[in-house]
Amino acid sequence: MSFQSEPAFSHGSAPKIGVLFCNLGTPEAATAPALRRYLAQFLGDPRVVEIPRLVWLAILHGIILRVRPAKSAAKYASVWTPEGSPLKVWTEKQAKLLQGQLGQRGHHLVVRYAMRYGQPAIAAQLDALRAEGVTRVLVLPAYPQYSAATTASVVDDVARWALKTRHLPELRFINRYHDDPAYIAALAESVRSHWQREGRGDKLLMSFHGMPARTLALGDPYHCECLKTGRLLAEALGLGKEQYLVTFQSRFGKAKWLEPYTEPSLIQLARQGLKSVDVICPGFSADCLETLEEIAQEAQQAFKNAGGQRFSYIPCLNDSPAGMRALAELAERHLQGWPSKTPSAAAELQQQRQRALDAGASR
Ligand SMILES: C=CC1=C(C)c2cc3[nH]c(cc4nc(cc5[nH]c(cc1n2)c(C)c5CCC(=O)O)C(CCC(=O)O)=C4C)c(C)c3C=C
Ligand SMILES: [Fe+2]
Ligand SMILES: [Fe+2]
Repeated sequence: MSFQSEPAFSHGSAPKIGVLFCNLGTPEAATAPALRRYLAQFLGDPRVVEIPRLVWLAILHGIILRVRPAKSAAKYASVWTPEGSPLKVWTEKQAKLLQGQLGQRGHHLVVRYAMRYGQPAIAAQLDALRAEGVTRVLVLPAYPQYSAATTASVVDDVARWALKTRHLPELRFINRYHDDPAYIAALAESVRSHWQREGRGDKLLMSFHGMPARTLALGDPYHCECLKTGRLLAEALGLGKEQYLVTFQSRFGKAKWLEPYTEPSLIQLARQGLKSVDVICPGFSADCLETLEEIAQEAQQAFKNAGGQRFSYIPCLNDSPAGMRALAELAERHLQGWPSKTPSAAAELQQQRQRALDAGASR
């Protein structure tokens, strides 16, 4: 046995920090085989479908994975870009911009992105960070609202990697930022600038991804956090109760999901005489199948078929400066106590603080 070679990361120098930005994941191609692989992993996660394991695996492999991949592939094809799936394109871009934003704030760290399902996998990115000498990792899920199906599943995956790893980095997890002032301000700014460009509808519909209704009874905070985001966004925009509505989309399976459902609500509103609606999906940090196809295409069509005249979809925060600022501020807050500022930036900060103190003292 030799003790000569350097271990995977050094022990002597200052701890190197990594930020792992984790999103849901998306198929590699808009084809039935790619969808089958993706859906098998996603829907096989016990955090996502919480029914007895053997029963569910029989239904999943016996029925769903025979029918759904082709249907979903056709939907993905309608939003696919030359660079690939929108979710992947945005997530990759967001990680690059986050690296830039944190760098500008003087932080010396590495930002990588990972997907809970598909590629690049969380374990592979954690290995890559370790290989780069990272000894402290901040896990930042792309989900503002906590749910067991999304946020906790990211934690599960990191924990699975940790079980197989000898020399662990220090780990921190961000659980939620549904009421973070910078996130709410970014959403409000996005709505206001959309209104300025496209005109303003008679109602603002805020559509969040759904969950089975029983997860609320089981104690999942997701529903409450969506409602709070909705209320705070409405307050920031000065909207009264009649001027906005929070709904839940993407129902999957026959069970009751969180209500009110997005598309039936739009149909009902159109039948009641609503002509013009703006729709935003505040729970998605990036546009993806669920926003571009299900909302901007399908729900729009349903609203218009029911008598609605104008349906204006407000894009997700994506790479917007305000959205990226919110993520950078969030990361920065959770990095406290992990010195990541370069010496010059730290000195500059110290000088700024001193100047502020001096200014205060001379007043
Ligand atoms: C933002 C939060 C999300 C929650 C909560 C969530 C729960 C959840 N989803 C399914 C089933 C499907 N979701 C699918 C796509 C999808 N879901 C989210 C986010 C949440 N899901 C995103 C961002 C996406 C889009 C991915 C992309 O590639 O663009 C799909 C796949 C598409 C399809 O075949 O319809 C399924 C299936 C369940 C069962 C669930 C339960 C809690
Ligand atoms: Fe989903
Ligand atoms: Fe959907």
